[in-house]
Amino acid sequence: MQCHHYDAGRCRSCTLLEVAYPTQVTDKEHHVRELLDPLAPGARWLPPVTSAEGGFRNKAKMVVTGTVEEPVIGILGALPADAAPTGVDLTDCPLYPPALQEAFGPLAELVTRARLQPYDLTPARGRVTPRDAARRGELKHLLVTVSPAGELMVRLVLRSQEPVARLRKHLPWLQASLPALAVLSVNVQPEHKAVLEGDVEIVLTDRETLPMTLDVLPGGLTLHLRPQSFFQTNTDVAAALYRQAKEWVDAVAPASVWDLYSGVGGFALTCAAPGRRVTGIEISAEAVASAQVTRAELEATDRGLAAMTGVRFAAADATAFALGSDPADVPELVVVNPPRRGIGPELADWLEAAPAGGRNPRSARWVLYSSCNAVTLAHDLERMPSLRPTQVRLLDMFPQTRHYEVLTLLERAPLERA
Ligand SMILES: C[S@@+](CC[C@H](N)C(=O)[O-])C[C@H]1O[C@@H](n2cnc3c(N)ncnc32)[C@H](O)[C@@H]1O
Repeated sequence: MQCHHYDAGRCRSCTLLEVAYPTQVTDKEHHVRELLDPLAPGARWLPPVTSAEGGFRNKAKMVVTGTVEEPVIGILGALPADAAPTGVDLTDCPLYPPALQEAFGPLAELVTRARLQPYDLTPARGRVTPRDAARRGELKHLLVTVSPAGELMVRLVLRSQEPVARLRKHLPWLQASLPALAVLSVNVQPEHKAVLEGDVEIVLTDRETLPMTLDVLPGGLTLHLRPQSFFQTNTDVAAALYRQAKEWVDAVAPASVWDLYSGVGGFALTCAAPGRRVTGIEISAEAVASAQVTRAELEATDRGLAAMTGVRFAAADATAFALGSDPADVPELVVVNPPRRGIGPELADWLEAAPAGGRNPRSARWVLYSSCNAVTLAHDLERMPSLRPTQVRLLDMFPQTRHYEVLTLLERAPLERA
C-alpha cells in the first residue's frame, strides 16, 4: 500500500508498510505458531483470514490541533523526532474507507462554526508547570466510526460541556452537510491525561446507536453500537471472526455458553441457537445496553425468536462473575475475548479447574479464546494445560502492523474429564 504521509515521515503508525502484504501475513503466521505450537500439539491450523490492505479501518481516533479557523485533524507528530510535537493532518489516511475520509471536511467546518478551540494536547514535561496551568482549548479528539452502510457515529471529546449549546445550534447544518451522520455525541474528559475518554457522554442526535450490519447470519446480523462501546476495528474480518466462532460452536453444540468480555454481543448473538442458554458478560454498561437493543430486535423477528429467548447480557467484571458463579451454572462452553492484557491468572486458573477441580463434571468442556495478543494468549494457555487447542485460526484484523487476531477452540483433555 502506498502512503504519502509515511513516505514523507509524517506518520509511522503503519510499521509494516514497506513489507509486501503476503509476507506480513506469513510473518504473523510464524509468530503465532512459534508461541502456540508448543502448547497446541495436534491442533488443526486453518488458513489465515486475510484483509483488504487499505480502507479497512471502521474507526478513526483523531487528535485535533491547530486553531478554530484552521483545525488540523490527525495525529501529534514530530519531524525530526526530537522536535516539539505538532499536528499532522491525516484525514486522507489510506487505512480509512472513503465514507470516513469524506466526513472530515464537514467536521473541520463544524469546529470553525461552533468555535471549538483545539485543546493543547502536547505532553506535559515534569509534574505541574506554568504551561500546564495555562492549558487552553476545548476540543481534544474526534472519534468517528463508519458502518458498512456508510453511516457515521461522531464523538467529540471535549474538556467541558461549555460548547454543547453551540453544537446543538449547528447540528441541523451538520446533518445537512453530512447526511451520513447517524449519531453525534459529546464525551467530556476534563483531565489532561492519556485516557482518551471520560465517563460523561451527551448524545445530541435523536438516534443513539449506529447499526453495524455484518455478513454473519443468514440475512445479516445488525449489531447496534452505542457511544462508549467497543467494536472490532475491521468490519469484514470481524464478520469472518464471528462466522468462524459460530461454525466451531455449532459443531460441538453446547447447551450453555458464556461470552465473557462480550462487548456489543457479537459472539453471544452469533452463537445463540434454539434451546441454547447464552450469557454475555461485559464491564461497559453502554456496550451491554447496545447488545440488549440487538437482542430485542432479533427476538422480534421470526428467525431470531427461538434463538434469543435463551440469551441475556449483564454488566460485570468477567473474572468476578466467573469466580462468584454457582457451580451448577457453569456452562459447557466459555467464549473469552479479552483486551490485550489477556484473561489473566485468576480467570485462567478458574477455567482450568472450574469450579472445584478439573475432574468436576461441571467444568466447562470447551473454551473459545479470541485474542488480539498472542503473547498474553500463550501465557493464559500455559495456565490451562487441561484445555488443549484443537483448532486455531489467524485473522488479520490489523494489516500494515504487527498485530493480528487469533481464534482458538480449546477442549478439555479426556483424561481430565474422567
Ligand atoms: C476485545 S473487546 C471484545 C468485545 C466483543 N467480544 C467483540 O467481539 O466486539 C474486549 C471487551 O472487554 C471489555 N472488558 C474490559 N475489561 C473487562 C472486565 N474486567 N470484565 C468484563 N469485560 C471487560 C471491554 O469493555 C471490551 O468490550
